[in-house]
Amino acid sequence: MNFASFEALRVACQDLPVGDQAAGQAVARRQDTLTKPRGSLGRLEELVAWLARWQGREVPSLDRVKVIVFAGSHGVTAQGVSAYPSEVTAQMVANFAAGGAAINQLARVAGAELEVISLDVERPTADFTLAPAMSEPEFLAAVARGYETVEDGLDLLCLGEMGIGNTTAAAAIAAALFGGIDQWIGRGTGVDDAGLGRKAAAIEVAVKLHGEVLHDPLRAAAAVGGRELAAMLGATLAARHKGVPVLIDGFVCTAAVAPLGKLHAHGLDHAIAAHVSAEAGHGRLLSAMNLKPLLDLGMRLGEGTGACLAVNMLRSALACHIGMASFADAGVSEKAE
Ligand SMILES: Cc1cc2ncn([C@H]3O[C@H](COP(=O)(O)O)[C@@H](O)[C@H]3O)c2cc1C
Ligand SMILES: O=C(O)c1cccnc1
Repeated sequence: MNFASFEALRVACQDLPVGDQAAGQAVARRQDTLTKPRGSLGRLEELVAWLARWQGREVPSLDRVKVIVFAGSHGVTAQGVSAYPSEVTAQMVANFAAGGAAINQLARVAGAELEVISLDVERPTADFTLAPAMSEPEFLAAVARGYETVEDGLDLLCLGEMGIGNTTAAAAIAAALFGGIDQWIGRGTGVDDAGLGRKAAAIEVAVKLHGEVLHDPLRAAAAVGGRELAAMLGATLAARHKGVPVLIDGFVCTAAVAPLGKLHAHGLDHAIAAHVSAEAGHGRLLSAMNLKPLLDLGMRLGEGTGACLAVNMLRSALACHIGMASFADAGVSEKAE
């Protein structure tokens, strides 16, 4: 998929399939026949209906679950916004390949295939306090790369990212889309108070410098985002078109997909927030986007780790739905009317 311009991408973000509502309703009807008080599995019941709707089948499956970790480097690291040096991004890509990162362990436990896509990690984006992070063609190429990585026939996609400095890019996108600055600033990898001040200062400068384009979610994502964030946006768009439900990870991932929610009121209906991270702005960003996280474990890592943990919960929800007996089959008496 190639997007020729911001406008072409905007059209693709506004013309979205609605999923198979009948499949979701069929799940809800079956849930009510199973041997439990109606609704007693709470959100697990909704999750199965959600899978059915977006996979487009009455009996959803979780056989092919994939985690894609997108990696990118950020010029804004020159402003001292991370507790770690930017070389860590490429070093972690090597660590993913060697199986040594947290996401390698969590993907294995979740029964998910892990793919790592490096988006020119040796070539950082421009420092967005001085110039747009990406030109229009660069941004669109990263979106297209993300789009292409989503294969047909996946049952679930977990988004992940690696990019030193990217909590600053994410905060800048949140500031552009939802206003304010300070409420989006957090400690990321663990910056001290001076580091927090440098993050806020960088975003203040960027908001002034790019002010004219920040009303447009896509131009904002190009001006102050990053390649791995653009790729996550592209992957989420592809998933919508290819019948693949999506688990969103932490703050960075949520900011990355926010433009789709801004461009279409139901643009993120096929995506669920797997967790709320400990990054200061994440809970607020989820509320602003009307997303209700599944887990709250105080995690603040990224890499798709929160998304991967939630796969286990989806598997549990689906096991109940598929494996439970109905009242009729099990000879269990129904609720007295
Ligand atoms: C060793 C290491 C592994 C990571 N895995 C994810 N991140 C996370 O931290 C980074 C964002 O935080 P900031 O904006 O403060 O740089 C991203 O790379 C994110 O994925 C990591 C960070 C480090 C240091
Ligand atoms: O919530 C996140 O996405 C996050 C938090 C801290 C560091 N990296 C990512």
